[in-house]
Amino acid sequence: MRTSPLSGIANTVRDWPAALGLAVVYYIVGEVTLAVAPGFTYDGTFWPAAGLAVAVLLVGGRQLWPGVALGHLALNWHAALPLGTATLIALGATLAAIIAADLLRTLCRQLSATLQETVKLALAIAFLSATVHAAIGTSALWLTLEWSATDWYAAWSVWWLNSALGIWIVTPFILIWHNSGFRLPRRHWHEALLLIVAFYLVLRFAFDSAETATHLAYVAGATLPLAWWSAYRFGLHGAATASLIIASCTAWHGTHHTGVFADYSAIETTLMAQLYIAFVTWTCYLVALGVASRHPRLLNELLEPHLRKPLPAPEAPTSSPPVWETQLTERVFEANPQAIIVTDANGAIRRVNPSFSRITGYSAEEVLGRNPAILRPQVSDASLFDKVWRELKHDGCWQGELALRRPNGKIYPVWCSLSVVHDLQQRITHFLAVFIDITEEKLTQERIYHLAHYDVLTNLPNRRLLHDHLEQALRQAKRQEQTVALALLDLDQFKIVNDSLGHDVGDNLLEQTARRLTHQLRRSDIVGRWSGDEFAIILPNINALHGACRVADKLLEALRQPFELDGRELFLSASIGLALAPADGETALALLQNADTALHRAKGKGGNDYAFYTEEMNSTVVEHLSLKNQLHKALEQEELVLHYQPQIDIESERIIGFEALLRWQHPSRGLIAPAQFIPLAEQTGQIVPITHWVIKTACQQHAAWRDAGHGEVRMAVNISGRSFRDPSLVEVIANAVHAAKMDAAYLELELTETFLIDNPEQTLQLLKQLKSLGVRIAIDDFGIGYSSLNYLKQFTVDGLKVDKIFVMGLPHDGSDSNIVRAIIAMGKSLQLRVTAEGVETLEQLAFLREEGCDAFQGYYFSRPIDAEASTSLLAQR
Ligand SMILES: Nc1nc2c(ncn2[C@@H]2O[C@@H]3COP(=O)(O)O[C@H]4[C@@H](O)[C@H](n5cnc6c(=O)[nH]c(N)nc65)O[C@@H]4COP(=O)(O)O[C@H]3[C@H]2O)c(=O)[nH]1
Repeated sequence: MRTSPLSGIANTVRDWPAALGLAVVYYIVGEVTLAVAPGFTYDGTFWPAAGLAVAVLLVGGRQLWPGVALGHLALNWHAALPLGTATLIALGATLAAIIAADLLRTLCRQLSATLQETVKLALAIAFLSATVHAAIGTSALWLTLEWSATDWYAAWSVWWLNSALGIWIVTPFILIWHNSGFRLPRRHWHEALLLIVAFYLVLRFAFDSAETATHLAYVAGATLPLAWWSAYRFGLHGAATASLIIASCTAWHGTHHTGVFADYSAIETTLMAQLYIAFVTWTCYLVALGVASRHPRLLNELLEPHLRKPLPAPEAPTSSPPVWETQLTERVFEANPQAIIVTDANGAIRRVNPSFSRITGYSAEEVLGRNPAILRPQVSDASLFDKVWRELKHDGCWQGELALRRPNGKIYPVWCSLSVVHDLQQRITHFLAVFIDITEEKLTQERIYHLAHYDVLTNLPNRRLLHDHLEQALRQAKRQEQTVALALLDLDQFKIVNDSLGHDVGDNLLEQTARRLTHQLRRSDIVGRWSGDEFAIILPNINALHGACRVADKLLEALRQPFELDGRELFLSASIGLALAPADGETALALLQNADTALHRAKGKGGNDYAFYTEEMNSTVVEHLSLKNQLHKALEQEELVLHYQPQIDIESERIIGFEALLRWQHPSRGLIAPAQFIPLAEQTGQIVPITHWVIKTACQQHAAWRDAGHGEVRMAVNISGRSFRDPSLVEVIANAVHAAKMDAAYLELELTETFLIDNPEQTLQLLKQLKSLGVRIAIDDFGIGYSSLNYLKQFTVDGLKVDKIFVMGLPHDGSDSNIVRAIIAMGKSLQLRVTAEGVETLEQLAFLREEGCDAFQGYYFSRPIDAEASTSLLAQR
């Protein structure tokens, strides 16, 4: 791309009025300065026109240089310098101004300097420019005035400082005020006015007196604080203005030999005044920068637009693009649904399209000339923006998500593409930002995430999210060596509620449960819906067993409170299984399995309780599982056997009967006690055929005793709850009694009291049928259930068996003694035969005898024995 001669001429013609204006202003400023400090030699303190020239070339462009040359030529002409000298000095001043403006602009842009670097650079450039100015100017005078080398050097050093101070004081003054539209950034006019008055009084006082030594202290003591105050309160504006006021005043008095610097020679006065000005200016800017560094944007906005102004394009396109192409580009820009920002190389916004205003809420007028930083939220991730800026400079483009802020303060997400535009010399000319508002997309994403990770009914984390949370909690616990507890909570009677009151009520119950659980937990705890009526609770950083117990207690208590469902009150309970990490497992899977095992244990205890997982418990469960699998073959393979425990009449001490007790003769594990497999058989339903086998075998054994001459002993058989509901039970008993040709009166069925009262109507019916067969009924484990006298009367039972847990405490435990005493008395009053189980000592027997118990069984007399041993025992008696 090259500049066409015509456009070059057009530019020059267009800039001439501005250049002439500059020449006039330059001339006036120069004349005023010369009037104040006549002559260029030792009297000049600082040369404001140098600073004016640099500032104007920076703001208006280098092409205005003829204004500097003309202005200075006019000054020299008026000073009656020879034309050659005048021209040389004017050219020196112009060259110095061009060098300073170009260097400031170019170096700052290329180095992308920080503010501190920019200030240092500006300082160096001011001295360099002053060197050129002073060198050419003093050399021209030296030739004309025939100075000695010493004179020339003295003139050079004053001129050099004079010009540098001019740039140093006046250039920032103009840039700062010009950029803020010659308005104070803060509306503190009263304070500004006060400052000006204070300045006037202090400066008059300091400079108008002849007592130099004393007033030097006043000058320093009064002007400096005033200058720093204005820099502190008004930032760069204050620093620039205070520097100019003090510099002008010092210059005036210096050249008129009044005030603090009056008592010295001309050169001394000038140098002292210059050093004083340099000191004041430097400290003022230090104060202003210190304040402004807390507001970096203020600085960027004030200084950078000028210092980093792009160079005019060196080459323009040889030919303009066709009109249709320009129109098309314009149309694409205007109609684009994405927001587009075009900034210049300094980051000042040059163009935006209509979509920009629609998306950001800012009109084009509000943002033109400003930095896109105004779109950023007040509190934004500075490191992200730094990263974006670095990548953009390195790769030339960047793409990603950013958060922006509307004028009303609302923050919104955008998807943004940034790119850098270069010219042929690879210099940055523009930045381009294209973005769209992705608020809707983000909301949709969040909705999808919510659906995938939260339970629709309770709005709690679902199984998937819980799993993630658990893994995260375990990782964190491992790092910080903490304990995590996992609780699985299951509602005890939920199925009944659901089946009887309907699914809507069930859903309502689950929602209320979710709310109650959430209210009981800390924010760091996580509760989620694991499955139907099961909730999982993750307690990160729990105080091991103690903390977990407290939480479990709280949760159970919360669920024990009545639920308001469909206008009625409902009482509910829950069971909780707890597993702790790392003790009970270090992975999510292991912990979940173990909490589930613990939950089953809690349920097994009858619900409304919690249980912990332990290794011991785990192995018990595993063993149960394997036994469960083998149990169904036990009957077929004739591995079940009956042992018999004698029952003794307390008075006569004779054997009056036997209790048939089941054992499993396991091929590898040996003899297994009923407590280990009967609950499993109940769960699987295998208890029904097992009970049939027990009844048949017990009756056959009774026939064997009878045949051996001991037919008058009773045979007691345990009937489990499940078997009691077996519709074929009566028939099976009748057949067994019949097959053994046994008198049914010798058969006694032991039923536990809890299932008798579960369904009293049905129980009554069944008991009647059994009684009609002639068998006897005894209530087993009496005392631990809820039998009432009323039931006992109705059920027409024949006997009670006192549970061994009460017998164990006899005779010393007061409460056990009282219970046993009461059971015996009750049995007597209802004319029931009372048998005590688990008698192990003579003392227990003596107590029972004393209280009038009818019979007993227990290790004191005999452990359960096999069939053969029982027959021998009977024979011995
Ligand atoms: N510590 C102690 N224990 C004593 C003493 N005297 C007897 N025992 C034990 O107490 C249990 C008495 O049986 P149970 O209360 O009906 O309790 C029985 C019964 O509920 C159930 N069971 C046993 N056989 C059958 C059966 O054929 N069918 C059903 N449904 N349940 C059975 O298993 C339970 C346990 O039976 P076993 O292990 O045989 O345990 C028996 C017996 O061995 C003593 O002095 N001290």
